[in-house]
Amino acid sequence: MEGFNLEEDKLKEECGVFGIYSNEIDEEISHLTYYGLYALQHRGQESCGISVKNGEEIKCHKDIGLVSDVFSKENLQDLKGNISIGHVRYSTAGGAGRVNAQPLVSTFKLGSISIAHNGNLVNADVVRELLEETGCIFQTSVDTEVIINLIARSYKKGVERSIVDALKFVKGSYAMLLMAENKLIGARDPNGIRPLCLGRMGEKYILSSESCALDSIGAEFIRDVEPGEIVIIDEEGVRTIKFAEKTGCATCSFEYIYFARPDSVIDGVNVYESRIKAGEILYKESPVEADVVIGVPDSGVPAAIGYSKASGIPYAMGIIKNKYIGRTFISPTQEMRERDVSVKLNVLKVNVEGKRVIIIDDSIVRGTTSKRLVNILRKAGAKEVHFRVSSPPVKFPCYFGIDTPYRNELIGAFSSLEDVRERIGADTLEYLSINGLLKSLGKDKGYCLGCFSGEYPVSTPSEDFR
Ligand SMILES: O=P(O)(O)OC[C@H]1O[C@H](OP(=O)(O)OP(=O)(O)O)[C@H](O)[C@@H]1O
Ligand SMILES: NC(=O)CC[C@H](N)C(=O)O
Ligand code: SF4
Ligand SMILES: [Mg+2]
Repeated sequence: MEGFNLEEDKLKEECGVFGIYSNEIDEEISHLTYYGLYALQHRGQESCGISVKNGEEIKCHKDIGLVSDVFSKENLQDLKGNISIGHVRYSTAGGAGRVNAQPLVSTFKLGSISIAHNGNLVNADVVRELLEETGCIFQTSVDTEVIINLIARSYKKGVERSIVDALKFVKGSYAMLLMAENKLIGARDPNGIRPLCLGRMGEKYILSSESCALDSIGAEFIRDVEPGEIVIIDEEGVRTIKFAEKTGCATCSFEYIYFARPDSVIDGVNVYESRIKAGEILYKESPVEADVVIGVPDSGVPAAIGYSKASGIPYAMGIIKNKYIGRTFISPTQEMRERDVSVKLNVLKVNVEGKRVIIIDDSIVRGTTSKRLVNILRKAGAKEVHFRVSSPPVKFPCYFGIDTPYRNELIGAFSSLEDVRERIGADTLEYLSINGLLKSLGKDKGYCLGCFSGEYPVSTPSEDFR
């Protein structure tokens, strides 16, 4: 396997996809996609786009920025058709430019095609090099573009077979939407690492990264797309192709811990409930005497409620989050992350002053958030600060689309529990165990735990230490 360098790391992001199929040209379709993307904004905030198919023509509007910035009434009205796909994108430092915004649109022998992808293809560079050697031209530096080229080069008849053919060559994670011919097509990688679900709204079918986006437009949830499944939606209805022989399901456990919205249900597991359970189990594993339990908003709050419920120690709001600021864990530089955290979180002094405080967050990645929070809690007069984390220590990078960085940036990678405790300045520090995490998800297998255990569902590029 090839070495892996930092430049390539810049392509590993998390994104959200949302698509609609209607039998008829529908005025509403781009607006509904816009609302769907709005509900998925937490999955990526760098760029976004919508493409709409009207017969042979595909119109696309995409740009750098949030959904609310990129789209206006006018440009949505201009996107008329019967199929749409939309994308919200996040990247680390590089590759975030307009040119790499999705959906990608191309023309090939079967007509026009558009693709939107959440995930990361671990062999994209190798496949790209091979394609380039045989004369393929690439317009972007996104891994996703290799799929379009593989589809275009396939000798198989029709777009469905070409997609099956193309997917044989790529490895990694993908929840992806395509539109070609008169079809909306969704594909989920053989391990189902990234989520994708199917919904319905009257006669329209919808594919979405998360079920919360179905709720946001008043659609009903039908089911999750299965690992290794391609869903084809056209005038005949919904069909399915299983393109991969049975491989173990390995849904990303970090989706439940942090990434997904709490009002989503992924592969039958309610994200909010799994966070509450993680908090309850965390108490059973690591109890401590204290006066109050507080949660780090947003994603640490349900686990704090669970910890409080299990321990009987009252829950209070101890940290206030500025509503108008995005996620810091996914900010591109450490300097930006530190600045964001200070603007973002403040202590509610009245609830912590003179008290022994248990503070719960869903994860510690670089340690930026936890260190600052312990510091401001002490400044606000907390007598003791006990940090509890509702996931195991993040020790390894993710190769499948979440920005857990290289190991020397991960505070938990090489340090002992005691070292981390000292660095963040807490009186005590405990994490949820891997077993506890699995218990909170209700099954002892079926999840990727790569960033905690270093064991990944797909072979990964060899690590390059900085
Ligand atoms: O150890 P760190 O590198 O600071 O990263 C961990 C923090 O980042 C995430 O929060 P984030 O602020 O991104 O989003 P949230 O508001 O949804 O919790 C996560 O929930 C932790 O709080
Ligand atoms: N990482 C994501 O989920 C986005 C898809 C793709 N890897 C991109 O770079 O745009
Ligand atoms: S390595 Fe971690 S973040 Fe990446 S897919 Fe696996 S569980 Fe999710
Ligand atoms: Mg957080």
